[in-house]
Amino acid sequence: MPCRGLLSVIEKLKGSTDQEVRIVLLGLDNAGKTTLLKNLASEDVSTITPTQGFNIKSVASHGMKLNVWDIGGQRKIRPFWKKYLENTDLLELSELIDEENLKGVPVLIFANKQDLATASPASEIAEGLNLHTYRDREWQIQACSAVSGEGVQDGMNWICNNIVNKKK
Ligand SMILES: Nc1nc2c(ncn2[C@@H]2O[C@H](COP(=O)(O)OP(=O)(O)OP(=O)(O)O)[C@@H](O)[C@H]2O)c(=O)[nH]1
Ligand SMILES: [Mg+2]
Repeated sequence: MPCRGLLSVIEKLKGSTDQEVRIVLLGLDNAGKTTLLKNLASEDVSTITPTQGFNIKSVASHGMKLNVWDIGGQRKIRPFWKKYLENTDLLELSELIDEENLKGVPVLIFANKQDLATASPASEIAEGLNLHTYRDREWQIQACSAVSGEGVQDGMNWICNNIVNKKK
C-alpha cells in the first residue's frame, strides 16, 4: 500500500522503532489458536496439526510489532502455560483473570468457528464466562472464523486500540 510505505519511510526518518507488544493466545485444544495465528500471518491454514509446544509469529499492525504466542492447549501441555506467563500458576481463564501480575491486562475472547452451524453464539459464551463481571480490565468478545478470517482483523484492531489507549 503506497500510503503505508510512505508512513514507514517517515517513521524511519523520525528514527522511531516499532513498539513491541506480546500477545498470548490461550484456549483449549482444537479451539483454533494455530489456525488464527496462521490466518493473521496470511499463511495456509489447511494443514495444521495439534501444537505440541508453542509457535510465535510477529505481525506488524497499527505501527506496532505484535509478537503473538500460540501455546498448545492439550491437557498434558496446559501445566506449561504458566511458564509463558511469568510464573503465573493458572489452568483456567477464571484463574488468569484473578492473577495479580496480569491485573489490568486487556482480554479479548475470540468466539471461533462461527462458520459452523453448531458454534455457540458469542453472547452465550460471554454469559458462560461471566465476562460482565470483569471490572478492572477492558474485555471484548469477538465472533470469528479462523478458517475464513472473518472477524479476526476486527479482534486484532480491538487489541491494538486497547494497547494504544493504555499507553496514553
Ligand atoms: N470450521 C472451522 N474449523 C476451524 C476453525 N478454526 C480452526 N478450525 C479447525 O479446528 C481444528 C483445530 O485447529 P487448531 O488451530 O489446530 O487448534 P489449536 O487451538 O491450535 O489446538 P492445539 O494446538 O491442540 O491447542 C483444525 O482442524 C482446524 O482446521 C474455524 O474457524 N472454523
Ligand atoms: Mg495449536
